[in-house]
Amino acid sequence: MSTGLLAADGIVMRFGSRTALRDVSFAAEPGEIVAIIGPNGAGKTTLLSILAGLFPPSEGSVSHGAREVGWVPQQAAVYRKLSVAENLRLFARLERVDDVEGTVTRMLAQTGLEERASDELGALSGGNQQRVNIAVGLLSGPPVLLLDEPSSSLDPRQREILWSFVSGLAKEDATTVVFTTHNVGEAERYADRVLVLADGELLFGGTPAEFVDAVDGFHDFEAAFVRFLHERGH
Ligand SMILES: Nc1ncnc2c1ncn2[C@@H]1O[C@H](COP(=O)(O)OP(=O)(O)OP(=O)(O)O)[C@@H](O)[C@H]1O
Repeated sequence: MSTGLLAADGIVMRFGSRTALRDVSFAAEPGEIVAIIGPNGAGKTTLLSILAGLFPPSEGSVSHGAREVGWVPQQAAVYRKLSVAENLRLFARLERVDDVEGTVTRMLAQTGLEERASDELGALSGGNQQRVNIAVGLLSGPPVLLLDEPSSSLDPRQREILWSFVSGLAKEDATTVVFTTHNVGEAERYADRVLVLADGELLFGGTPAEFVDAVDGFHDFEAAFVRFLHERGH
């Protein structure tokens, strides 16, 4: 199996006459958590979708095949009327994992949802539902996990729980995690590296501290982010 080392090289994406990504390259180490931030329409979801192998880029390449990444879309495909375990079992079969029951048991333990296994998914809190969505993304044991705005519908406490779970995956299993967010504070707090995209262009890639250093006179990450984009005409 390949490692969590993830690389994108010279990604260009065109939709008709519109260019959604312009020559985007970056690499992430195993176990690194990477946040993609940027204004609406920047190309965040498009980049994540290409990393997930949902469609090929117009130009450029990514290091992983679709079967080596776990994908957690904004609108998860789970079934609210099925139980937690039934959802996991269904997706494990669809993913054709070798040992369905063993995998379901392992995912319930990993997500801390053993006691909720028989509960209808729709009865769970937003945070726990999001854990199930992530568990589905992790069923095949991928070295890379991609999350599209994973916390957008969660309250602050549920967010904390989600991020402690995701951080654990990165630290303990060396899973490389890439997520998009509009919550730049979350990027600062939980990401080892941030990628700033605007109008399809990668304007910055580095640690949150390096980002703040790159914007003169701003020590607050969110203020630096707004200033950084403003200076570049976004
Ligand atoms: N399937 C598509 N067909 C045509 N244009 C598309 C398609 N998908 C995305 N685009 C365009 O590509 C650009 C980038 O869109 P994308 O959804 O990746 O941005 P985003 O940064 O995720 O935005 P948001 O923060 O609003 O979710 C936008 O101009 C969008 O309209």
